[in-house]
Amino acid sequence: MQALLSSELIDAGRWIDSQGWCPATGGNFSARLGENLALVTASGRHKGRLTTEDLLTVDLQGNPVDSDLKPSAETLLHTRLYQLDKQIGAVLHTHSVASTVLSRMVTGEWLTISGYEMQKSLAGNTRHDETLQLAVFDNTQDMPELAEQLAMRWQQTPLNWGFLVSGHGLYAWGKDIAEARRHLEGLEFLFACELEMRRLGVK
Ligand SMILES: CSC[C@@H](O)[C@@H](O)C(=O)COP(=O)(O)O
Ligand SMILES: [Zn+2]
Repeated sequence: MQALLSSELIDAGRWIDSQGWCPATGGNFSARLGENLALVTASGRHKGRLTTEDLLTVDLQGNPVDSDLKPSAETLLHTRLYQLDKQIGAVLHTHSVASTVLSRMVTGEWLTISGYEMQKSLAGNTRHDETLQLAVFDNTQDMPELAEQLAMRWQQTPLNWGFLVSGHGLYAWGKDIAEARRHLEGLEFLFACELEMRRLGVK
């Protein structure tokens, strides 16, 4: 189980890097390992060139389990997501140009998306003409604080598919790594469209 998830995360990293969504050491990935544990990328590694030596197990408080590796600086966001929704099986965090720029253009706490066929790539959507809302959080280096903000927003309304951190990037998730990849790809496409629309002055 763990070996399969490791290889799927490594493969996801290669694909994400090939899209240009994890430059330098940006991004971090994880997969749930049962109820109270997750597999997460070690901090500071290039996410397009991961090996099994770059992954470690953490508990859902973000503490390493049987490992001397330093978990991702953003581990608490991953583990909080696993605590908030038992259905979440994988989380992929990326630093694309589109998510970084678009998140800085949002005024308020939500990005609104409507009118795109690609909305159907996001679980539960069967139409292009529904209005989707994606949460946007202010960036901070204080991960416990950001994890708390996430939990507070979740209490108002459970989030779906992902959220943006302003000027930072995207967190996308799914019931497994395959679904997290689909949500990530769909959201990145939607962001690129939104950015292009705004560049053309359509909105
Ligand atoms: C290139 S700096 C990016 C980091 O500050 C962070 O946002 C990030 O995504 C990667 O952190 P990491 O600790 O390697 O998981
Ligand atoms: Zn990041």
